[in-house]
Amino acid sequence: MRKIFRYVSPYKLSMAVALLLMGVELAVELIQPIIMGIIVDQGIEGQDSSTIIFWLAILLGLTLVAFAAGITSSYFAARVSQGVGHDIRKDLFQRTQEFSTLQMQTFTASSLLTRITNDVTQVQGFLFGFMRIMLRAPLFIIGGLIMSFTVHVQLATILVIVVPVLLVIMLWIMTKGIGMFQRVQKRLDKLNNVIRENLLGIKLVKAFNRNDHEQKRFKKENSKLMEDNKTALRFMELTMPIVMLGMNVGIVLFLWFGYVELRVGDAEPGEIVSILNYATRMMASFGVFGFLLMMYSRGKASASRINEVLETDAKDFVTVQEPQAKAEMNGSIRFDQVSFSYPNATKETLRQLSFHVKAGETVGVLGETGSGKSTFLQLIPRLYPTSDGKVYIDDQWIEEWGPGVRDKITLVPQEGYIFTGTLRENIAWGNEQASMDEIVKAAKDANIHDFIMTLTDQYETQVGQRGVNLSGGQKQRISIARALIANPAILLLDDSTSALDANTEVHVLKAIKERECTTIIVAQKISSVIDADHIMLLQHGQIVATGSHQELLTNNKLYKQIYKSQLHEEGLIDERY
Ligand SMILES: Nc1ncnc2c1ncn2[C@@H]1O[C@H](COP(=O)(O)OP(=O)(O)OP(=O)(O)O)[C@@H](O)[C@H]1O
Repeated sequence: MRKIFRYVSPYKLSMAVALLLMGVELAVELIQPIIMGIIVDQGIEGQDSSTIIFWLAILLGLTLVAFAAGITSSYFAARVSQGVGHDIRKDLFQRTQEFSTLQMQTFTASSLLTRITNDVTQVQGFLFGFMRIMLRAPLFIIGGLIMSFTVHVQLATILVIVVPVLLVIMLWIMTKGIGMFQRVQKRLDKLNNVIRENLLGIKLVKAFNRNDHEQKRFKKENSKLMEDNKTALRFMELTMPIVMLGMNVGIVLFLWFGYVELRVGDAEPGEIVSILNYATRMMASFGVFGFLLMMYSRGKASASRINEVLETDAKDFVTVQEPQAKAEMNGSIRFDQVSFSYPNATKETLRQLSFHVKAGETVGVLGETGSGKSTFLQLIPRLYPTSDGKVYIDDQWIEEWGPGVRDKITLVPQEGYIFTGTLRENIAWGNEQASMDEIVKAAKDANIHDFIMTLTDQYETQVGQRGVNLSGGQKQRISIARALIANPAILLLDDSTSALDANTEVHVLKAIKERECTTIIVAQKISSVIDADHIMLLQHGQIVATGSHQELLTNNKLYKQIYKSQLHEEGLIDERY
């Protein structure tokens, strides 16, 4: 929690004002019982109505002061907590952007989402509570004890016996509570994950009629969250009865001794009223302890989850020391004995890949599913670091390029990703400086321009989140246009034409070829790579053959087999070949 307090620094002044005004409220609260005692002893006992009116007026005036101080303090406390929340969210988001692909995989998207939203809200709530009541309650207990001593030493001693016992019990509850609320936050992560997966795959769920299964999955996590929450809350609720018991025993003792002192003339009725007033107000302060502890425990649990993200060194390219990025990139690629394993994987996904692609060449990559094609592609913009061997772009080791290397390498994933916004914005996302002419050219090359022109709002058509109002092939073509507009030196297509019909695919690949950038096409269909300068066959993470279509057809049995099966069974390949 201490680390989170460094975020308060820019709001020090507001916090000081909030705390100062809270101090005013506290002071008024501490003075009120004394005035009540005076009213009893001098006004009521002495039957002096002018004294009563005088002190009642003072009491009312002080109450108004406390009221104004309370409202202003709340205003400043809200300013601090909202400002801090805003700054933490900003830093968390920035850190997630700097995380490497592997780090993202470790934290998981849903956990990061919970941390940026729910955990920050908990910390905000804690900060606000800290400035408004969290400090006030213990300060009132201490202040109330001191004030009671100024009123009557013997009677106040009874409160001194009860208060420390209660404080120790509260601390014990707090320590246990923190662990419980940490579990609750983790459960919330899991539930978010289930919801996220369900909502993203809702079409699949419906198509497979798996609603019941999904309901069960949700119900299970939801119940676990409820149970953990209940356990934590039940535990916290222990505080209230304990406080009531302790304080009521204290008050009974106090009243008895008060009566004894009153009888022997060692105490005035007003003194008893004052201390009784302190005791009941202290009880109220202890009463909010349960709530405060819950807030603190939750805040602490959330703060540690936030710190975990903020303190993880981002391992993406941004961490590279003194990047020697070159301004231009020609686009040649060289792999030198490159191997790669995913963390915790039992075997290598890619094994000792070595090859050279000249700038401007088109290379096709074929291989059975799971052979490592996508992984291989992701090593080129260094989405993953190699486990062994080196990747060179323009004969410069990729680690020395720095993050700038990605400016000139674009990757089109198989599932075209669409952001909320217009079609124009979606394409221009690849290059914000792009002119409308360039956007149209990219759309034409991706063979999506004609479709866009049929829409009422054309390029200004709004597309829903993840492109819900576009077909798979349309999304793929928008993604290709987005990649083309960045004028990449290296274009990586990860099965990104799989949803296109044969004619459209031919048109798109021809337009890409005319751009003369280095292009790597990962595909399942031979027809997607048939015109490539070279084709690489991957098997179990190794290159088992390379050559042009004709060379492989003549020399490689496996390639010939794939070709024949696709030619005959699916008629995917043009008779020319
Ligand atoms: N993020 C990941 N974490 C751990 N293992 C992974 C990850 N992505 C892929 N793998 C594993 O690496 C291997 C290669 O996967 P990859 O996606 O590269 O294959 P692919 O040839 O592209 O398959 P496909 O044609 O089905 O897309 C697979 O065994 C897969 O289980």
